[in-house]
Amino acid sequence: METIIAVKNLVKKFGNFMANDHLTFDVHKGEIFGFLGANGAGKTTAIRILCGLSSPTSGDVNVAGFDIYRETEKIKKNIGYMSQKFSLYEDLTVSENIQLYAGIYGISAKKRKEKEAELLKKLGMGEARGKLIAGLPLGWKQKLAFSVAIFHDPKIVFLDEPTGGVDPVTRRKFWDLIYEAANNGITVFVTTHYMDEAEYCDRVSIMDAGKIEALDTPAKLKEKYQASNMDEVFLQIAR
Ligand SMILES: Nc1ncnc2c1ncn2[C@@H]1O[C@H](COP(=O)(O)OP(=O)(O)OP(=O)(O)O)[C@@H](O)[C@H]1O
Repeated sequence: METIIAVKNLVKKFGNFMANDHLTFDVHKGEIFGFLGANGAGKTTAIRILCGLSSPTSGDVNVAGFDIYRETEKIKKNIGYMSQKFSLYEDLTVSENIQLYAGIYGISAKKRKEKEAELLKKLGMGEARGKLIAGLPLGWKQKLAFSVAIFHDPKIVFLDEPTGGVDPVTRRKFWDLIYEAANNGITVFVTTHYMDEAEYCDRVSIMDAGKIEALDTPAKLKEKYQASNMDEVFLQIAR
């Protein structure tokens, strides 16, 4: 199995506070890796480091073959990132958002137009191409934000609570897009507070107070913790 993210003894301190306390884990190429933990466990801190947006205090981190200390620009070109908080520009239209991202990643106008048409058709959002993001339903925004994050065919996509605030049916539909991306060879690294989503991951890590306390497939975790679902596993680990 090929490793696409290798993390060894990753530490991130804010003053004396250790937000990431010696994290060690690998993510395999093509897998859907769930990164779980209660509020404040340290997930966003780690994800920002893996994306090259923040520097570790210490530890070795390699993402998509690039070193986190020396090659953050290369990392950024090879990944996609979607966070719940900022991903689309609310006061731009659907099409303008796509143009903006395509421009940032250096995609030609011709290729962008082709991909945009294909994408909007797939999402059933052709009619909405000239509408402002601000007026769209949250589920649509999330699907579009995800699609834009992988518009440049990155090796890895990082999703930080991508489905916050929507119902289970909308979440399930969002996950169809995640599976499609994974089938196309994109590695998916996803944080979530929803345990139905944890069940959809190939492997899941569970953090508590800056440390990874468990990491395995959902089936193995349920067996180990004698739990009937991931909710029960999570409650035994995260305080
Ligand atoms: N820039 C910062 N300065 C100081 N403390 C910070 C900073 N960023 C995060 N922290 C602290 O580090 C801890 C981990 O935060 P982080 O956002 O990584 O948690 P999280 O697991 O992503 O939580 P959530 O599920 O709520 O998003 C928290 O206690 C937070 O207050």
